[in-house]
Amino acid sequence: MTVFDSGLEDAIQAVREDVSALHGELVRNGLVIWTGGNVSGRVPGADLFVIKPSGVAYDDLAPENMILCDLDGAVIAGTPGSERSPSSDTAAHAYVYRNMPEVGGVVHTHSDYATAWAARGEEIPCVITAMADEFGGPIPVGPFAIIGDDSIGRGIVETLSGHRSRAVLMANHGPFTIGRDARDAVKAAVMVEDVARTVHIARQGGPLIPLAQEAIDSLFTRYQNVYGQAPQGAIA
Ligand SMILES: O=C(CO)[C@@H](O)[C@H](O)COP(=O)(O)O
Repeated sequence: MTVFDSGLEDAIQAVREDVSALHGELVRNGLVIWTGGNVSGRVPGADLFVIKPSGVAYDDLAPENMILCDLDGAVIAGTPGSERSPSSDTAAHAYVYRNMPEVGGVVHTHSDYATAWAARGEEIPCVITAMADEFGGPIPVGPFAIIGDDSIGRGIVETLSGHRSRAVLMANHGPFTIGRDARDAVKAAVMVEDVARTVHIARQGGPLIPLAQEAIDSLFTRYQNVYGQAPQGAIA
């Protein structure tokens, strides 16, 4: 059995509990079906992250079967859950953690409307205040990338580096989101589906009215720095 010092063991356990519970939010918010989708969270202060096992029913996910990995995506042998294969997107999440140190959480879903935009390879234009608040502009499209190695991670990092958006629509695949921690990335996954649905519906009724860049900037700055109880500013 691999044992870390007690401070690190506590930090790993906290992330296991968090990541396990947050998978339930994907189900509650209708963002996934069957075993699709995944959430991971970085262990603060260590080159480690926690991710779900591949292809396991959401009802069976628990803190002790979350899988601890290093930032190359290798499973840490002798830790709880390490006997199972990690998520198919482990290398992608690892690539993001290695290359975006400000990111503490990564989420992937196949939520309906966001995936429909991804299937068209079409960015979601910024036409509602909620989108300016949360994403600071359009939701960009990333390249088509094969599943299983770090290709998806490279596409996420290339697309989101220097971009305000915490969501990318990977072409012909679906949304990937990043956040300060796993919960923040889950929030972005919920929000990207919400705006994807609203903007899709709006377009059925007629032409979209773009928001002026000045308005987008002002809305984004206010939401990131003033809204809520403890605003922390934009992550990028
Ligand atoms: O689309 C993909 C792979 O990118 C995933 O969402 C799978 O649908 C779920 O994979 P696991 O995380 O269970 O391996």
